[in-house]
Amino acid sequence: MSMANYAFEVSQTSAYAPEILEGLSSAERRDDAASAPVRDESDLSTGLALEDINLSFGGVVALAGVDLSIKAGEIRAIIGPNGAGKSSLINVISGVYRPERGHVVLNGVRYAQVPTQKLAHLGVARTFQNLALFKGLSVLDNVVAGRAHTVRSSFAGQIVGTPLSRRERRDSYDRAIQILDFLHLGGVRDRLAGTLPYGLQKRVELARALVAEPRLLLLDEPMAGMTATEKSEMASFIRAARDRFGMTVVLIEHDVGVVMELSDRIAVLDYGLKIADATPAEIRSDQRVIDAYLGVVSENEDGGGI
Ligand SMILES: Nc1ncnc2c1ncn2[C@@H]1O[C@H](COP(=O)(O)OP(=O)(O)OP(=O)(O)O)[C@@H](O)[C@H]1O
Repeated sequence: MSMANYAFEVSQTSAYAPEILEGLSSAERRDDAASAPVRDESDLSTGLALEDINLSFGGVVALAGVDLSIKAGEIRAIIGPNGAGKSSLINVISGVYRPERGHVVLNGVRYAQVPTQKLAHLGVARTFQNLALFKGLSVLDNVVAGRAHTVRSSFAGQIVGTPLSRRERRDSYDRAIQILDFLHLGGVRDRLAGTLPYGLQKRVELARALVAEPRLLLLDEPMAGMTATEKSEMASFIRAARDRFGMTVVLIEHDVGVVMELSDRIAVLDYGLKIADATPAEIRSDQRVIDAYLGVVSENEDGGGI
């Protein structure tokens, strides 16, 4: 992975700052103009909304009329069987895919396609299913890379070492060290990322997303491949991060036990349809969900059970 397509751009931009729209193409501006920022109370409490999202690949329907409303500061899990549309949903939220129909409402702005190159400036950070660290760089440098978007000094200024570039560099390292300490990674910050055990590398990815100070954190299977202990630690860190920093969290996770413990609400997808959207306790006793997913998972020794 190169720095150029590095996706953990970050932002401290205000949700309603006019500069959000800076640099958008005229088509994007038109789309945004058709959906001017919403300012009523209910919308301010909504961290993210999906409206009637439809997406297909050839004849395969990935998402069929999915609506979702996620409050600011909420931890929302998306679960469902393989192929249910979970990754497609995250990719729509992060602008990788443009839905055929429907909109994503982020920071009170309605998008036909979220401008993925502007994600950081929209306050969105994400992690990926597969590890995407710079394995030959130190843990600290990996995390500092998550602040690339905050740099205002010019390339030349960074080479010469202007006061602004030096201050930005110091701020980035200070912030990265704080986040590493927060995630109990301070002791490994000088290690090469690729030499860490898998579970710790996943935590470094979380650190790199958090250092961006996102308002919306998208986590695509943050505990995949972890031991039960590592999963439980990771869940605690995700919750602690939400409690400390107050961001909205959307995560895909197959381990239903962890999801039940961690989430405020859970949305369940099945063949691209949202078949439930409720609290963990309600999901646990929803017959449709049990039939489509939980019954299968509880019989699957890898699935975590319920
Ligand atoms: N790029 C693509 N090209 C073609 N089909 C795709 C593509 N991405 C997803 N699909 C199809 O869309 C449907 C939803 O896939 P998606 O990856 O979103 O499901 P998922 O719930 O994330 O599955 P998993 O749990 O296995 O990761 C599946 O039928 C899948 O085969």
